[in-house]
Amino acid sequence: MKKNESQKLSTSRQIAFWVLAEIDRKSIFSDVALDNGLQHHQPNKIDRKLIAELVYGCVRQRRSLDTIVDGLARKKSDRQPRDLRLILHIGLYQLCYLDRIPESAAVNTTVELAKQNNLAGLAGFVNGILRQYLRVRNTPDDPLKKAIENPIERLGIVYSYPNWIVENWLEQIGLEETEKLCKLFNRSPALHLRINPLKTTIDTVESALKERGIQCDRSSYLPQGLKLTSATGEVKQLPGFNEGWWTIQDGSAQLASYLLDPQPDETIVDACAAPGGKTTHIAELMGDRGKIWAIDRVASRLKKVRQNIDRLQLNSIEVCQGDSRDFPQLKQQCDRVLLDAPCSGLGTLHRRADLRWRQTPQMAEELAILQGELLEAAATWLKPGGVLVYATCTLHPPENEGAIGHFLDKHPHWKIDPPSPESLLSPFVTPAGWLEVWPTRHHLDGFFMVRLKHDSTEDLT
Ligand SMILES: C[S@@+](CC[C@H](N)C(=O)[O-])C[C@H]1O[C@@H](n2cnc3c(N)ncnc32)[C@H](O)[C@@H]1O
Repeated sequence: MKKNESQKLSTSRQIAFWVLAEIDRKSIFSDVALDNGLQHHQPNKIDRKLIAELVYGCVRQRRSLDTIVDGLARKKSDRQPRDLRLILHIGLYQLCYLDRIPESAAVNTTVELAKQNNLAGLAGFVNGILRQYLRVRNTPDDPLKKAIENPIERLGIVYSYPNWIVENWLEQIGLEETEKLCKLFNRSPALHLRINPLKTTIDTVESALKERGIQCDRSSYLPQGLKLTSATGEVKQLPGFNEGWWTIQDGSAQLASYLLDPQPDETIVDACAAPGGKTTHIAELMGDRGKIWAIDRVASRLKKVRQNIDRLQLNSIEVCQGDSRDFPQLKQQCDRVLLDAPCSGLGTLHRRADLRWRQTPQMAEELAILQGELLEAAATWLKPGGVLVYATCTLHPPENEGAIGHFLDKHPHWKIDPPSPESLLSPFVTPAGWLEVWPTRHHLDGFFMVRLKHDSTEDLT
């Protein structure tokens, strides 16, 4: 490797190390730490890509990387000095998951990294572990290839997930599909656009993107959905951003507003609205006629709703900060309510590298309680015959069919109202009448959604 190449590679690795150390010490979100690191160090475009890959990769593959260290070193990974553990992760990640980096470059720059960060005395140890890994890689002595009988443990170690998440999927979709899902959530997701028909047409956006050399495909499910299939650069620089031609929104999130089926001149509440992806979609589907109340508990997140409303130039949305469990003034005021509930996000693990480590079964249990309380409150807001859509971006039954089942048991006049077989939603409808989106089947984020209707004018909850 030439000297300047070695300097460049070690600089990007040094920034990646700083970011990983920030995440480790301060427990901040990996995307926030990465943004801070990039802002502070201002690396060039190529280095940025490598830094992001190393940061997100090391965070995501933490369990697998620790397993390698545990298998090769005398001391377990969690008993190594913290910085050393991160440096080993950076080196092993390149050897394990990045084809385009020569092995010698990965080893040498990692050894350098140890020296640059007060671990010169352990540089020989770093060199030894990485070279030992190269010797055992893909042999029966490879710590990631050792036979593990328990499928939960095996998938958790090989694909780097906590056991409880793997176990939850195994129970729902079996071994083969769970393995596919584990692989899929370790890859970067595609970017989807939702076209705003009040401002433009899907043909216009498609042509403008292609003129810029950006490839895209029409969604197989959504009339206003485009999937970008080539590199985009900065999203705000894409044609039509300032003009409000489109919104970044995954296809499965777009489905929720179709399930709600809002009509012009209705009164709608979006009970958990920020950052406003679905609120603005609802306004577009209503031709921006009627009234939509966009409620959210978090003021800073509501700023994003306002920015989206301004950019898309919508007039029918009223933003409101508050806890949706506490709006008695909305009693029987609404034609439709969307409750896109806070959830464990297990359907979007490919979007957030650290999410799999942040969620715990206890947190998911607490979320299920909050979801139940939000459902109870939202149901009181509907006029007789009104429609309630409950949605989450998780693949975790206690927060989905569990929450709904509990609500329906308590309120026998509420029923599931499945979409008609002709609807664009029909590929996602389950025999029980709710909708499930599985990334392995539909190539969209994982989602759960259900439409509920009240079958009587008495006892509205
Ligand atoms: C899944 S996100 C909503 C995403 C949004 N619907 C969209 O499509 O852009 C859940 C939201 O619920 C909000 N939230 C959590 N608890 C709440 C509560 N008790 N009342 C109102 N909003 C709440 C969170 O701040 C978060 O913005």
